Amino acid sequence: MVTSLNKVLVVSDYDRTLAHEKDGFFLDDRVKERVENFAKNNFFAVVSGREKRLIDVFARGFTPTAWVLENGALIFVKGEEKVNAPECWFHEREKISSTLKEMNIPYSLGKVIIYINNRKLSHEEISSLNELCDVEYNRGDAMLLPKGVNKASGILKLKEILKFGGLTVGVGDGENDLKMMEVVDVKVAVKNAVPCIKEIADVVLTHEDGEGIMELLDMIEKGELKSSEA
Ligand SMILES: O=C(O)COP(=O)(O)O
Repeated sequence: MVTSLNKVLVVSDYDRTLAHEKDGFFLDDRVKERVENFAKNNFFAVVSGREKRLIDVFARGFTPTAWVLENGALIFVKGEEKVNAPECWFHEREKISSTLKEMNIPYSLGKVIIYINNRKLSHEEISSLNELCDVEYNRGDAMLLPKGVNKASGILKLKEILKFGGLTVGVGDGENDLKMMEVVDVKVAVKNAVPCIKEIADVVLTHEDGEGIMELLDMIEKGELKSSEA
């Protein structure tokens, strides 16, 4: 049982978890306020595949404890940015970009990540890319990152930065949240999560997206969140 005496770190996915597709992924003001209120006594980090420049538009003025963006590759705490990738990656990324051009695969670059949106990769394409980097899926999109860099490594790095050793609750909806679930104590799925997340979840929320997040924060504050680890 999580009691109100213990500080909790909630690590939450963004798209289809905090923010709803029907709102064009703009963060609802009620969800924003609820999370900021929770983060006064606990910790709340948004862990997303998205780039900071887009988050700054969709979640304007939102101030959770921290951001783990580009699927674990970039961490922001109190306005300070930390890159969670080896220096050699940036040289390797140039080689991968040339390979993608040769393969006629359209891509875009974040600060660290490579995105391939709305294009299904063939087995052959995935295996040649897998020799160079990790390929991770989120619904129809692929993200290319240095080997071992994902939401899990981003969360572990964040915990180091925050010096946080307490209970970590992970909440998400998509395939790229599976890694995140490997490093949290309590796994939570929003109602609209894909089956592979619901199957491993300790708790499946009765609400979708931001409504689900508000339901989860109420459960934590009321001491109602239970799991084998909690
Ligand atoms: O990369 C995206 O578009 C969405 O990322 P998220 O689901 O991890 O928030």
